[in-house]
Amino acid sequence: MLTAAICGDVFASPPVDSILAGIRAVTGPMGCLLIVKNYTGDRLNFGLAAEQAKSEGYKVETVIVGDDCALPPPRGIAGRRGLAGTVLVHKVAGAAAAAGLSLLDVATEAKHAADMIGTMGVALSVCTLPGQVTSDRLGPGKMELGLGIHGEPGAAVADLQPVDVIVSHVLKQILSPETNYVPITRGNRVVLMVNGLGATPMMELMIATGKAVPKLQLEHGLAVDRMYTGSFMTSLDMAGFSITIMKSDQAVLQRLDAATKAPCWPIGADGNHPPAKIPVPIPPPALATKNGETFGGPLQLNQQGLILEAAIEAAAKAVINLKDALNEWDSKVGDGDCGSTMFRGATAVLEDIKCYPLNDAAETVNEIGSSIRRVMGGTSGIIYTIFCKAAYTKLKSSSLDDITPKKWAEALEASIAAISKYGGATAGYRTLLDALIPASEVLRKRLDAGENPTTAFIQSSEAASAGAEATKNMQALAGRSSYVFGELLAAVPDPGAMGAAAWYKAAAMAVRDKSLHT
Ligand SMILES: Nc1ncnc2c1ncn2[C@@H]1O[C@H](COP(=O)(O)OP(=O)(O)OP(=O)(O)O)[C@@H](O)[C@H]1O
Repeated sequence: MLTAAICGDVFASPPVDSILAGIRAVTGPMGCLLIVKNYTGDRLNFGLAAEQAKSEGYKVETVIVGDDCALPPPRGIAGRRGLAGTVLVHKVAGAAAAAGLSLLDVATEAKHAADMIGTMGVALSVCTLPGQVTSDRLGPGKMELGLGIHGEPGAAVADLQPVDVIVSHVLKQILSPETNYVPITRGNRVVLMVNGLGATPMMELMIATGKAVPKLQLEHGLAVDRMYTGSFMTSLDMAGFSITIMKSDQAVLQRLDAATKAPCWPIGADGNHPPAKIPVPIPPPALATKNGETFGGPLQLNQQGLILEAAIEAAAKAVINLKDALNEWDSKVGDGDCGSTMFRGATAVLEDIKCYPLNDAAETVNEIGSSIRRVMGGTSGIIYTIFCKAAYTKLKSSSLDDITPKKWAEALEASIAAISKYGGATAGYRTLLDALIPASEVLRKRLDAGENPTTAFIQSSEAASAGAEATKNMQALAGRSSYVFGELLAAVPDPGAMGAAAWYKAAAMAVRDKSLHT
């Protein structure tokens, strides 16, 4: 890649003497190629240094890079700014030089590479100049689109958007046929670089890359030959990223794949790569399939199916409504994500319910387990998956089409037993079992006493709520809370127990209301 980099003061172009010192230090008989990002100060200082060096007998060529695609075609003489795409020009030129090409040929390759590159950045924060107070130019919940790397304001300020939307916008802007900044059209091959601006973790950059690749393939019809993710050209501690697209061909790929010792060039960027293809979009798959057939749910719900549907919907909505409270409690006694985890499960259940075979309670419970297992994750995800599997097995053992209230009570007992068996917790451990166990005990007792099943369900839901509240006074013996000191747990309920009590109660109320009206 580069033999030397000439640094100026922060965000200022280096003075002529520094550049000259650099040229004198590294230039051999083959000469020296200066790769300069297009900023007026840099052009002038590097230009003068190049003239001075030539007059001293050095062979010097210069390539200016202006890859910015955020701004409309410039009105004046300043031209487009140089951004992270310059790193790809460094790589191409460095490999060409290492391959022994003449200075003129290296310069020609570098210039050609620069013409094939477009970049646009998005900033979520303003960077901090050393020794200065960070500007509050960017208000909360805002992002800057099309920034430069020297802290200058972006082309536009917008409300924060999901990464999907941002990546789509940036790609469209770079590949816009109106500005025609890069000569890339459908069917072309490209290289993608997602560049961190200084404060964005690798994981988040990878998310942006993960969004960009399929969009390039499916929406823009491009084959993505290489992708580079990392912090290649930063802007101090700025949060955000830029995306660079470069038109690629075999010659460019050969330069990009050539080995380099530059420490930040990604390991694994060289080596054998199978040729990239442009995938063809396929229609989205049917929601759920069973034995190869699409499962659309029954056309006509019977009485039990209607009640089951109402109970599931109410339970899922109760969990969704409790998301923030669950996260709040979990942030005090755990890692703060219990509400989000439960929310994911409940949202999937609500989405999938139209495909559940609601007239078959056992199969429906099994399908709920599948929805949960697919999306929820976390401790509560696996616990509810076990819950549904055990309940399904118990319900399935019934020979009757209609499941009796007693069978439901047995299914709940089986679920509790399975959770205890695999998770090791039981009553008093400060877990969701402290809601479910009292509920199950009351349900069994009331049914055995001949109580109306709906009333028994409601009474058991009150026991679930009381049990969940009582976790406020319990020491944690299971889960993440067991790492938290006793006094921090006091007065905060176990989020899992509160979540369980909430869906259980909502289901009971829905069963009561639906039974009254059908
Ligand atoms: N062994 C267990 N048995 C039954 N329930 C448990 C057990 N351990 C934890 N829980 C329940 O799980 C809830 C936390 O669920 P959550 O999905 O937030 O998991 P977590 O502990 O944050 O771990 P992670 O997010 O890493 O999976 C607790 O509030 C508790 O009710």
